[in-house]
Amino acid sequence: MSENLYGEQHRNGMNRLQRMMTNLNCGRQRNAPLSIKDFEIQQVGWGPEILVFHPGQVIILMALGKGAYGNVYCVRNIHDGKDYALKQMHVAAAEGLPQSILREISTIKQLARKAHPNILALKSVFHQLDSEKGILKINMILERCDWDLYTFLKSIPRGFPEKQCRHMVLQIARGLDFLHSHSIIHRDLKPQNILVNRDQTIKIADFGLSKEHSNTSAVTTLVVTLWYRAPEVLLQSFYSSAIDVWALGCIVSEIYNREPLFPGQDEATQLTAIFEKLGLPSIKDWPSESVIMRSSFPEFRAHCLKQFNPYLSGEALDFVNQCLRFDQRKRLSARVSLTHPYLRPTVTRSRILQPIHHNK
Ligand SMILES: Nc1ncnc2c1ncn2[C@@H]1O[C@H](COP(=O)(O)OP(=O)(O)OP(=O)(O)O)[C@@H](O)[C@H]1O
Ligand SMILES: [Mg+2]
Repeated sequence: MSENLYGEQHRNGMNRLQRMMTNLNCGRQRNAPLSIKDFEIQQVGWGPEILVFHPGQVIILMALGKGAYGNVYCVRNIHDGKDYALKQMHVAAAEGLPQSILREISTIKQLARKAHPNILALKSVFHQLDSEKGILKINMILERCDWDLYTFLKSIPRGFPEKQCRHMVLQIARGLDFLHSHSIIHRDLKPQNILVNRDQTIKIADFGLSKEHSNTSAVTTLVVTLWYRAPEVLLQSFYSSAIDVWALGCIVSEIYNREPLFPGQDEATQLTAIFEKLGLPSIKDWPSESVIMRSSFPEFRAHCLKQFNPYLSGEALDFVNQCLRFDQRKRLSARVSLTHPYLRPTVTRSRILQPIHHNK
């Protein structure tokens, strides 16, 4: 038994974490608080099987997905019989509660009060303490979706109808507009963080990197998965909610041809991957505060994106181009994107998505 696990420092750490969780939970529930005992683990779903030992029993959990701090499981509420997703994050007391977890819980709780059809709803959040192992398990009960967009795109046939593509994009744009109008930047929009249901509803998920923004934007710390990262972030310049619109442009292209538009290998090559296709931005557009010099890149010529993605329709192409303007002030805002001809015609829900067969 190490001093770290059972010493005073450890006890203090655990107490601090518990206090934080209690603060996060306060004022939330009108009914009795939920606990892990209110849920049973479902064996439906996909993903790796994980054996978990509870006192006196062994339960097989089916993971819906793997997160940075834990896993996401499919669970059933034993009272209402409904399925939910349980996102369980493990935190070592010695490390304290990571900023990303605090952000995720507080953002999603703030959003849950306002409820938007394209934002993943939080049903409950509670914690369990494993004092023996010095671990705090944070449990978020979320509405359960059928797939994430990454998995979905991998498994649908190529000729996915244009109308359904638009319907998906419209919902992502509506979700983004809702976030931005509440001063929240998602900061990690990518197919893995967009969830899809059989009834074609889309939910934006994973608020681990989300941030409240003010009008004065800050110089970036590292945000957004590489392939979807806006140039101002890569250039370590000032950023705004426009970084989510850049990611949206990349995602729309990917919906059409199932391939990432800018698959950089690392940070150094990500900007090159962008400039090779969109051309090197003008001197006038280059941010003056950027730590990377424009002269460090060759004079790349701009190409029409249709060259790299022949599946884009005319309106989709224009939409993507407007989301991928280098100068963030010239980029579409989420609000204005809703009036773009690509999304403007009322797209009605046409049919239930075809069942999808996953490769196990
Ligand atoms: N409500 C849900 N319904 C169905 N699947 C889900 C749900 N929430 C999450 N998942 C699945 O679990 C994965 C990880 O969840 P999430 O993105 O919230 O975790 P994360 O810790 O932020 O992961 P990362 O930081 O690595 O993106 C998602 O990409 C998705 O495949
Ligand atoms: Mg994620």
